[in-house]
Amino acid sequence: MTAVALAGVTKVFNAGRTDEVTALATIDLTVENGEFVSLIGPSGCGKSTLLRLVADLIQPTAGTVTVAGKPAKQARIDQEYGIAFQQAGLFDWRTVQRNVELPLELRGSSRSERHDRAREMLELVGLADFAGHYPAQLSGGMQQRVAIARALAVHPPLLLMDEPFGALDEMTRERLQDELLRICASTGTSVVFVTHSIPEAVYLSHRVVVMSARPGRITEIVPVDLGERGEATRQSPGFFTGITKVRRALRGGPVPAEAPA
Ligand SMILES: Nc1ncnc2c1ncn2[C@@H]1O[C@H](COP(=O)(O)OP(=O)(O)OP(=O)(O)O)[C@@H](O)[C@H]1O
Repeated sequence: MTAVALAGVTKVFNAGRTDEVTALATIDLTVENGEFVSLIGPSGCGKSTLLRLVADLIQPTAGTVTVAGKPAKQARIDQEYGIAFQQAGLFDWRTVQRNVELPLELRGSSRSERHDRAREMLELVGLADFAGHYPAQLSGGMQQRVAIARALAVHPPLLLMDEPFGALDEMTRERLQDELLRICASTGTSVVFVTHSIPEAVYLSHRVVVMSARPGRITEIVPVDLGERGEATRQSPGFFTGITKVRRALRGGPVPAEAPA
């Protein structure tokens, strides 16, 4: 079974109005179970729109979105995925522990199950000692780790991440990249990851999906075969080759139309 399948997906915003935008045009993309796929492309090419379609936060104008073998809506109801966005999106008035418990509350899990699962997730992201803290007492990187713990709390087979590390300094970012890969490897989670960073996409992914602006299309899919990642990977020739391939693919796409003001 595939984790995500988009077939002939088109998304038009404000259809029929003067401000009509075709954000995505005939997207076909499959993400296999356990696969890490990044989306990269110029600003406005529809990366977030694609992710929101998979999450069933918006619906396609045409085409189908299947998640874990089900229509996107059913997958949302069944909590088949977790979401982590650039803004950690934590609730300030809830402790770290209770933030991570939230999706379990929505699922109706018992108090003890919620507690134990949240603890397990906080251990996983190295924040067990901060369970009783409030988000404002944590650094940006720690908040992002809480958001990842929350996204993983229901043990979803799929994570949807929209520039989750975009606001972090380079060192923290690299550390969290490694942590994310470790978590995915240990849990078998598939990931669809939006980023603006070519090195980040190459480092994390099995495949990098390169998109063109407007209407957003997939221009190339670059496979990355770097084996197990580690500090040496970032210095390796294969890593730089991957970066060059993605950069070329980004340059090679059609010239983006002028964005309306
Ligand atoms: N709710 C909406 N209503 C109207 N237009 C929208 C809406 N959401 C997105 N768009 C438009 O769809 C296009 C794609 O937007 P999207 O946010 O998916 O791009 P992106 O690739 O994620 O951009 P960025 O890299 O800047 O985050 C843009 O032209 C955007 O203005």
